[in-house]
Amino acid sequence: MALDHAVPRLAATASDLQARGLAKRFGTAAPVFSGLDFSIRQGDCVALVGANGTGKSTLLRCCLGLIAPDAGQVSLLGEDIARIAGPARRALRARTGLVGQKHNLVPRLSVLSNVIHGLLGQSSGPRYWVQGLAPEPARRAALASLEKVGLAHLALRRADQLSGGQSQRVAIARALVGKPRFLVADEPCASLDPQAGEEVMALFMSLVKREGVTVLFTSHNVQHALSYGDRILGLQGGRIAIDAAARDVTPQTMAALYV
Ligand SMILES: Nc1ncnc2c1ncn2[C@@H]1O[C@H](COP(=O)(O)OP(=O)(O)OP(=O)(O)O)[C@@H](O)[C@H]1O
Repeated sequence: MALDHAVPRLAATASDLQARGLAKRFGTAAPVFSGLDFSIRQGDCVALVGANGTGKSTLLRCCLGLIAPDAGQVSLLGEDIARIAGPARRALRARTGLVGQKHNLVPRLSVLSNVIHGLLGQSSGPRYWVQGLAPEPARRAALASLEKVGLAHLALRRADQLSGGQSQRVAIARALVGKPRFLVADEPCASLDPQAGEEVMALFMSLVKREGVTVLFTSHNVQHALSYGDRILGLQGGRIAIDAAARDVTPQTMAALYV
């Protein structure tokens, strides 16, 4: 596509994520977004906000290389994600993590096995599918990760016997067990009641801050975005309407994204 050639090559940078000229459409529908430029510095916690359907999840997936943009480039942890493959791609995956709207645990397996799955990006093979086969260091790491989210006592419980809040904590433990440097969270509290959502968000943010993980998260909760994000990226009409420090963004500016 002509647009692709118009995008300048990405410069070497201290940013963990750089997006230049990103565009995406599905089929013949209008583009979800186009010409998106932004970068995220190491250790930043960025809230991606915007109305339903503005393309937040699509953008997150482009940033992680899960879907290809139609135009533009993404550099993630210094790698051009369109150009790396094989072991280099697996190594990059191992340094990144994803917490989704749905926790996507394997229901019939134990909590501990599900957390061990977070190490699959680093070490593949059936030994990492169930806790009984997993190497001892993997079991120890998974248990330590469960301790951080306060659920070590549920390590042997089946995942389908957890509450929604507990499941999301397990998903966070799974995302953190491999000690990622860059984490994407797509509405991590979407399915939780306000109280559980607040607890999970506070826990998640305290863990990522403590471990120095760079985070890009989406939320429909304006208060969460403003209080947990260092920076706000706001999408509207396929463009970036806000790219500013959270302290400089007023609730009124945020509200204008949803009109
Ligand atoms: N795989 C797909 N095929 C076709 N259209 C898609 C696909 N994924 C997303 N879309 C469309 O792209 C647009 C953006 O969707 P996306 O899920 O990225 O928005 P969002 O901002 O994350 O929405 P929400 O806040 O409701 O979760 C929507 O119009 C959606 O229907």
